[in-house]
Formats: sequence, C-alpha cells, structure tokens
Amino acid sequence: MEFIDTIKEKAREDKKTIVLPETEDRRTLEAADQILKEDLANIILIGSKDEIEKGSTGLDLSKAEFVDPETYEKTQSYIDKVVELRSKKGMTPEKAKETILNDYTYYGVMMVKMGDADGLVSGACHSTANTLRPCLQILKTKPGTKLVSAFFLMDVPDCEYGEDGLFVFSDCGLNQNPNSEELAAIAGASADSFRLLTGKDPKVAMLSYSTMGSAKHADVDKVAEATKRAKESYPDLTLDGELQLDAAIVPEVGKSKAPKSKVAGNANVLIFPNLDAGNIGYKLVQRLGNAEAYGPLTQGIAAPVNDLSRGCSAQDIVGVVAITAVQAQNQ
Ligand SMILES: CC(C)(COP(=O)(O)OP(=O)(O)OC[C@H]1O[C@@H](n2cnc3c(N)ncnc32)[C@H](O)[C@@H]1OP(=O)(O)O)[C@@H](O)C(=O)NCCC(=O)NCCS
Ligand SMILES: CC(=O)OP(=O)(O)O
Repeated sequence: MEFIDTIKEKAREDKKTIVLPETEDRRTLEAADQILKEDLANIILIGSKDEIEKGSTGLDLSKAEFVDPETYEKTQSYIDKVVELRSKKGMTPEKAKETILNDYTYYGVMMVKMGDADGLVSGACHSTANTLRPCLQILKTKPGTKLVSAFFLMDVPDCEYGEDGLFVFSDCGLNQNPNSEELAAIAGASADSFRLLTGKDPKVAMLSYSTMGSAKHADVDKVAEATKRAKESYPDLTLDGELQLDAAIVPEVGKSKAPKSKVAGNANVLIFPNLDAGNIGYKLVQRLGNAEAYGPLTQGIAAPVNDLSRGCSAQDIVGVVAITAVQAQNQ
C-alpha cells in the first residue's frame, strides 16, 4: 500500500477536525471536497459561506462546517484570548480584532488554541513566514521542547534508497541557519516524526559536503559538532555524520566513504545543514524525481499545524490534512 493510503486509513480510524483558512483558494476547496468524500476528517472552512459557495462551483462542501469570523459567536472570546496571550508583546483589543478578522490563518490558529479544531493546514496562498508566525506566537512549543522545525515527508517513486523511497527531509521550511545544538534537536525531532508517520526505524544522516572529515571548513565543523551533540542527547538513535548525500543513501558509496558507519548507505532521515540546502534539496527531488512532497510539516509545536508550499496541488493538501489528522491522534 502507498504511504499516503496507509496514512488515510489511520486518519479514518479516529476522525479529527481540521481547519482550512484559505478559502479564497480553489485548491483548498477542491481538497475539502475530496477529504469529505474520502471521510478523512471533519473540515472547518473559514469565511463567508456565500463567498465560499461562489468559489466552489461543481464541488460538494455540504458536509463542511462554515465559520464566518464576522458572525461566529466565539469570535469575541478568541479576541480576548489573543490579548491575554500577547498583551506583553503590545497586543491591544483593537489590534487583536483587526488581526484575527483580517488574517484567517491567525483565526484558525485561535480555533486550535481554544480546542474548537484539532489541527490546521494553511500556506497554499500564504508564505511560510506568514503561516508559521501565528502558530509559533500562539501555540508555542510542546512541553520539554525549545525548537520548532519543519520537515517534508518525501515519497520517491521506484526508489531503492531510504525506506523504499520514503524519507524525512529536515529542516526544509523554518530555521534558516541552525547552530549545532539546533541541528541536533532537529535530528532528534525528525527521527520521532519518521517513526510516527511510517512506523519504521529512523536512520539519521547529518548531511554535509564532507564525509567523515574529507573536507575542512567551519560549515563542516558545525555538522560534525551537531552529530556529536545528537549522539549524546539520543544515545539509542541510529545516527551518524557528517555524511555527503551519496554516502548517506547509496550502499556502495557509503561502504567506500564511511565503512564503519551503520547509517552510511541506509539513511532514511536526512538532516540538511541549513535552510538553503533543505529547501532547494526537497524541491529538486520533488520536481526532478517526481516525488510526492508532503509539508512543510511542523514538529515541536504544541498542536498539529502544518504549512504548504504555494506551489502545492489540491492532492498535496489532501495528503497534508490526512497527516495532520494522524498527528492529532498522537498529540
Ligand atoms: C517563521 C519565522 C517567520 C519566525 O521569525 P520572525 O518573523 O522573525 O518572528 P520572531 O522571531 O519574532 O518569532 C515569533 C515568535 O515565534 C517564536 N519562534 C520563532 N522561531 C521559532 C522556532 N524555530 N521554534 C520555536 N519558537 C520560535 C519566537 O520565539 C517568537 O515568540 P514570541 O513572539 O512569543 O516572542 C522565521 O523563522 C522565518 O521566516 N523562517 C523562514 C521561513 C521561510 O521563508 N521558509 C522558506 C519556505 S518553506
Ligand atoms: C516550503 C516552501 O518552499 O514554501 P513556498 O514554496 O510557499 O515558499
């Protein structure tokens, strides 16, 4: 069974409520129609019902819940909560009202915060910064977690590498230039995400342009130091570095460049040294390798809220909603 079909089956077992704020985008509405047909989640659409219906000709959204911020009875309680949470950051009742009535992502995040939805998916027509900022500001990190990061679940067709073509790539969406401590934390969180979503054991490669000291530079030192920290923090994790991409995933290259490493040649979780590498890397595999790229999915945040690329399809949104529902089951 395909990865996404297994996730969909899990999502159906205990249906969660996912809020989709980007109702001005046709792909969101097409995805909602399919999610409801496939019975993957209950769907809340934010906006005026009339406007949404105008944009959804040919689609069946009769089973969705429509929440219009202008008239919804809980809007005032959301405004009050934003003020309570952000007054130290200068939030006033006027600003809170203006923010949540004009930024439906913010409104959707408040629905999750107040327990009126289990998760949120947004980002088809908003940048990652504008999607994740309200999530970080309002929902904050999970207890015991300092850093939120963003990963992609990559499903590469006809691929013998990784877990039959399944990989977690991280961080591809949020932290621009993580230091060694942050990279180590991203590695630990990504291993947990891989296990949760695939049910398989993670094998984590800390990627670099150097393999085990083959090149010398401060950027290489950062990854080597992150590897050391990660091994100390997660002693039971199968993790190694620094490794080049070929040494990480191709068994023969791994044997020749890093013969003593258990990860080399077998990695299924790839930790990129910075956001340039991670974001470019996932898009290369998606576009040139025809891979399914689900994400950016967040890890370390106190509730399941996930982003999308503005280049996503309606199918991608359906997949990310199903994954969000599974994350919500395991929250
Ligand atoms: C997400 C992002 C916008 C946050 O940065 P910012 O706008 O400068 O916002 P701030 O640094 O003020 O952070 C906002 C809040 O989030 C928190 N935060 C930011 N990054 C965080 C992280 N990685 N983990 C946990 N909390 C974080 C901050 O502590 C802050 O909380 P506070 O307001 O209660 O003090 C920024 O990291 C970013 O732009 N990342 C790159 C996104 C991107 O362009 N990706 C490429 C396409 S996928
Ligand atoms: C993940 C990502 O790159 O998002 P976008 O394409 O929206 O910038």
